[in-house]
Amino acid sequence: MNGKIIVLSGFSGVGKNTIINSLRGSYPSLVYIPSMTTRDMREGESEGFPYFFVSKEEFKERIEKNYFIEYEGIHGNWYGTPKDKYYEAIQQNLLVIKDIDVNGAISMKEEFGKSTILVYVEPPSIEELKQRLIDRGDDMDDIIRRLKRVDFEASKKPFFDETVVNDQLENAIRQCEEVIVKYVGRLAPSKHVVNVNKLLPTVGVRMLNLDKVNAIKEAVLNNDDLPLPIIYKQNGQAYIIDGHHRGLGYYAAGIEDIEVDMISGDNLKGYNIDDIHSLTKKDYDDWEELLKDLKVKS
Ligand SMILES: Nc1nc2c(ncn2[C@@H]2O[C@H](COP(=O)(O)OP(=O)(O)O)[C@@H](O)[C@H]2O)c(=O)[nH]1
Ligand SMILES: Nc1ncnc2c1ncn2[C@@H]1O[C@H](COP(=O)(O)OP(=O)(O)O)[C@@H](O)[C@H]1O
Repeated sequence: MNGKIIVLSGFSGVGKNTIINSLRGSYPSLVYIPSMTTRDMREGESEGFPYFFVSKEEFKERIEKNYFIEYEGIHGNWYGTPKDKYYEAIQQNLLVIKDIDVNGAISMKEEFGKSTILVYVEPPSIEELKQRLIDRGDDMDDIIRRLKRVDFEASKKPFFDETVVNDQLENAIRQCEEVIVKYVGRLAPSKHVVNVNKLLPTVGVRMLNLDKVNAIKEAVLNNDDLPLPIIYKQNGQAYIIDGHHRGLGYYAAGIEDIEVDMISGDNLKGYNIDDIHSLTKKDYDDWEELLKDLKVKS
C-alpha cells in the first residue's frame, strides 16, 4: 500500500483549488476524489465537479451509514470525504490531491497516518486574501462569513507538515511540487510495460526469497490483482524499489511482459527504460528511508 494523500488546507480564497487544478493539468495521474457537500452548486460547477451535491437529509443518511472518513460543517454547509474511495486509492498505489478544511485535514492524518501529507497554504496578507475573494466574485455576506473562520484556521497550522505561501502563483505551484517529491518521492506514477528478463539480471540471487516468489507465481496464475512493481529514477539512475520478487514471480509463472510504475524525483519527464541497472537491497515500506538510501547511492 503505497498510495498517498496530499491535503491542501488554508483560508477560503487563498488559492487551493487554483493550485490543485494546475498540478492536475501538469500531472494527469494525480487523482482528485470529489467530496460530498450540501452547499449550492456555483456557476461552472456540475455533479462531481468539484463536489457531489446533496440535500441535508441525504448527507445525514450518509453519516448514519458511515460513508465518510470525516465530515465538517463549514461556512454553514456540510462537507465530507468518502471513505471507500480513499481506501481504494491507497490500495491502488495512487497519489490523491484534495483541498480539505483544517479539521478534516487533521482527521485524515489520524486515519491514514504517514500516507497523508498536510500542506497549509497561506496568503501573502489578509488584504490580498480579501481582494481575491472579491475578484472571484463572492458576494459580501459570503466573504464576511468566510473571513470569520480565519483565526480558527490559522490556529491549526502547527498540525501541518509544510507551509506554502501563495503569493506568486507559479512559485506556490513549484513549492507544492517540491513538497510532493520530498514526501512521496514522485509526482505521478507512469505505467510502462517491461520485459521481465530485463529486470532479472538486476535481481541478486542472495535477495531471493523463494517462498515469496512462489506465492506470487500462484497469485499470477490465479489472475489475482497484484500491485505493480515500482521503478524509481533519480540522477539518471533507475532503481527497482519494490517488487523484484513480484518480477520473479511473473517470470516463474512464464510471463515475460509486466507492467511497472515508473516514478521519478528529479527527472520528471524523459527517462530511458533501458537504464535499469541498479537495485535497492531491501523492500521499503517507508519513503523517507528509501530516499535516504538513494542519496547514498547517487
Ligand atoms: N472537512 C472537509 N472539508 C472540505 C471537504 N471538501 C472541501 N472542504 C473544504 O470546505 C471549505 C469550503 O469549500 P468550498 O465550498 O469549495 O469553498 P472555497 O472556500 O471557496 O474553497 C474549504 O476549506 C474546503 O477545503 C471535505 O470533504 N471535508
Ligand atoms: N497567487 C495568486 N495571485 C492572485 N490571485 C490568485 C492566486 N492564486 C489564486 N488566485 C485567485 O484567487 C481566487 C481564489 O482562489 P481559489 O483557488 O478559488 O481559492 P480556494 O480554493 O483556496 O478557496 C481565484 O479567483 C483565483 O484565480
